[in-house]
Order: sequence, then C-alpha cells, then structure tokens
Amino acid sequence: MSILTGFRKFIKAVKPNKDRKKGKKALGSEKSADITSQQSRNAEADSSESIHFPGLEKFQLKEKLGDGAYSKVYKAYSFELEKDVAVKVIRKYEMNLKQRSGVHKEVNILRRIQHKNIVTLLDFIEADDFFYLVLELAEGGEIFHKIVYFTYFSEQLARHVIVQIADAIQHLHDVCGIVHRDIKPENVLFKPIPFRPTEGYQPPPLDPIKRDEGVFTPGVGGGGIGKILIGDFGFSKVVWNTKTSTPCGTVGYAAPEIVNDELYSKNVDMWALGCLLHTMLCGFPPFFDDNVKLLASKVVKGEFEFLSPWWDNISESAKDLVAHLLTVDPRERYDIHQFFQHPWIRGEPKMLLVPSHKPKFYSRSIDSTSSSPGRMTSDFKERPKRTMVSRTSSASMHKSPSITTLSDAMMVAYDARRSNFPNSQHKKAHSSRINSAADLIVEEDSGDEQTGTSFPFSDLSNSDERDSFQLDLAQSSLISRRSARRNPM
Ligand SMILES: Nc1ncnc2c1ncn2[C@@H]1O[C@H](COP(=O)(O)OP(=O)(O)OP(=O)(O)O)[C@@H](O)[C@H]1O
Repeated sequence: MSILTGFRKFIKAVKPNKDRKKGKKALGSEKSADITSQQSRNAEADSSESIHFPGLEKFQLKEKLGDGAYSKVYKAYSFELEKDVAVKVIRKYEMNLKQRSGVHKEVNILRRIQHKNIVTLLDFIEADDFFYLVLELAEGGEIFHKIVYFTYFSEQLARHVIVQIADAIQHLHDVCGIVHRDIKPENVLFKPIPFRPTEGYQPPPLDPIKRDEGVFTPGVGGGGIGKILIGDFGFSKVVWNTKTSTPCGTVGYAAPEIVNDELYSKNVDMWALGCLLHTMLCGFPPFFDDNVKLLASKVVKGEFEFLSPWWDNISESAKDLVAHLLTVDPRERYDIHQFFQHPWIRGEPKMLLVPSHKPKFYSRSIDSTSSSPGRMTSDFKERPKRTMVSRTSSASMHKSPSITTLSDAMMVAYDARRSNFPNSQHKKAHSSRINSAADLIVEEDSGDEQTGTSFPFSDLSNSDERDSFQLDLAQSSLISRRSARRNPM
C-alpha cells in the first residue's frame, strides 16, 4: 500500500471522528430528514456532471473537492462573480437545532474575518434543506496531501507555510479575538503556483529519493505551494465576549477568568502550530503510540523527541521553535508574538548550535481543590526515552506507528490540550484530580455547542481496526529510506 493510499484509507477510516466532532446525528434528525423534500434528496444523490441544488441556481457546480461530516464541498462557477468558487453544501435536514445554530455561528465568525490567509466567505445561502457556504476557492487543496507527496518539507518550504498560517492566527487572536482550535494539515489549504523543477536536481545524499520540491522563490513559494488559506472554522470560538471585544482597551476591566480563558484558549492554536511544524519538517506528528491511551498520555505530558535519524539534518533553531510551541504549560508556551520573534522565523542565518531553550516536559498534576492556574503544580520531568522506534528495530521502521496519522495525532493533541485549560470554561474537568489520559480525552467542551468528545477510544481498541490505520511506509517513506541508509546492503 502506498503511503498516499494509506493516508486516504485512514482518512476514510476516521470519518466517524467528524461525527464526534459535530456530535452524533441528532435524535430528531431522522424526523427532519423525513420531511425533506424529494427534490433536495435528488439533488444530493445526483452524482452526474451537472449537480443541482435548490437555491444554487446562480452557480454551476463542478467536481467535488471534499467531504465534511454533514457536508460536501464542490468547486463551482459563480455566474455573478464570474469566477470559480468553493461551495460547501451542508445537509441541514440531517442536523438538529443545535447543529444548525453551529453553522450560523461558523458563518458569523467567517463574516467578521478578512485576511489574506483565511478563506473568505463570499456568500451564505439558506435553503429549506441545505446551507450553502460560498467560499474563496483554494485550488491546491489540502497541505496534507503535499506533506504526503514530499514525505516532509525542506525548512524553507515549511517556513513558507507556517509563517502564513501564523499570520492568519495572529489576525484571529489579536484583531478578531477568535481562537481557531482546529489547525491541522487538512484545514490548511493553498493556492497552487507553477512548479519549476530544480535544474539538475540531486536529492540530498542521505535521502536519495526525496522528491524535488522545485525552485523556491522567497515570498512566492515552492513545491507548487503558493498562498496558504486556513479553512474550516467549525471549531472556532470567539474568546472575547461581545462586551469586551476591543483587545487592548477593555482587557484591563476583564475578570481574571476571562483573561485566562482568552490566554489559554489562544495558546491551543500555538500548540497546533507546533504539531504542524513538526509534521512538516519530519513527515510525522510529534506524538504517536500504538495505544491510544498511551498516546494521549504522551500528549498530556508533552513527551516527544526529535527522533534520530529523521531530525538529524534539521537545524537546531527549527527544533528550538518546535519545542517552544510544544510546551505543555500554556503559560510558558510561545504565543504568536514570540513565534514571530524566533530566529528561525526571522530567517536569521545564524542557527543556534546549542538551543537557548531546553525543552521542558511537564507532568502536570492538578490539585483537586484547584480552581485557578495559580494553584496548579508543574513538576519537571526527565525527557522520557522513546523505545518504540529504535535504531535497530528494522521491522518497526517499515511501519509508521499505527496511530501516527496526522488527523488522529492532532485530534488527541487538541483534546488533551483543551482539557488542560485551568479556566472557568473547563473548570468542570478539573474539579477532580485527573487520573488518566482517558479522563482528559473524554472531557466535553462544555462551552461550545457543536464540539464534543472527539477521540474514538473504542474505535481503536481492537487490533483489526488499528491495522486499517496503519500505514505501510516500506516503499515510499523517509522511514524506509533512512533505515536503509543505516543498514547498507
Ligand atoms: N475553500 C475551499 N477550497 C478548496 N477546497 C476546500 C475548500 N473548503 C473546503 N475544501 C475541501 O473540502 C474539505 C472539507 O471541508 P471543511 O473542512 O470545511 O469541512 P469539514 O469541516 O470537514 O466539514 P464539517 O464542518 O461538516 O465537519 C476540506 O478538507 C478541503 O479538502
């Protein structure tokens, strides 16, 4: 199975996660489906060249671009705008009231955002049975597939991507008071640029089959990746309440729990940025384990390593930045401003040989009486040694860790981090000592209507299912190439 097939299979396999993310199909939804007009159903079932939905007469729908839990995204031509757009067709008839209001919330959030690196909402149409979000088209699709294609990105390409995402995040955090909460490779889209092959391309000596990313043009891009566009605001949340929506002017009047809520929730995006940067640089996410509970526990403790040999040729400066982002304590984690000050981001040529910052790995125990961040305790811990992928274990080198999939690892990261919020919104989760990763994972995000328990412990508990998540990277991955290099014939 090729790596791409593996990832695709995986994506298919984790589709149920999306149901969890948005909440299982509502009890009443069957009823509402019953009253759905036949016309609408026909439209949805229509897979022919000309796809028609009631209310979308001003568009000519072309091919399908992607699927969501309750939606399909199509490329479409807008007769009014005289250009191609993306139309997210959401099956309203399958949703309960809460879920429908979640769509309105997403739309309201998108409406207040104008940024070059965030997908623009061009129009919103509500029909009897469908919602339609008319969006700026990101013709390149998901950055996810590019990571798979190139196995990993060069530092300059990774920087090109992450800086644009960070620009968008800075805008969300500082200008809009919005936390995205779902930054992951599937939600990072891009506009393509022409691929210009590197003349006389020679792969790096240690990576003989690393694909050519082509000529990189600063400010334009490389590897066919131009402008980055963040999409999917279904998880996003306004963290400034309406009364305190001015970032600087009113924050002094805000109660500590509001300030904390804002601070901690924003830092969730920085954690995600760290996961993404790590993934782009080496081709796999920072946290992985065959066992989901152990995986979750690693995330909670921030147990990751810059594994050799994958990280051997990656600059110390890049590692330093990743470590600052993947810092468990949200108060210590880099915020967006620190991110932009980092030498690796500023492109300062002097890469640090000895990182100025030693990654800190915390084991956080939460006092049962704790209700504020000040009462929390953070114990320093030795960095754990990872034994799962050893230099000599060639068998394990040929398989990616079974849960080492971008989506799942990110999802665990999110759930665990979210539940580490020592703030009012998450107080419930912290009202008693957290005993295990499972306790963290199953926490509901009570402050948000449409989010819910998202990690499928049960789905992954038997090995058969786990296999479908396992990617055989023997033929195409960096893993096998680098393992081969260590064990020359
Ligand atoms: N503006 C766009 N341009 C190009 N492709 C897009 C665009 N928006 C979405 N897509 C494609 O459609 C897929 C699904 O879209 P999106 O992430 O918005 O839905 P979702 O969040 O998964 O759905 P839901 O909100 O129902 O769970 C994306 O992963 C991407 O491949």
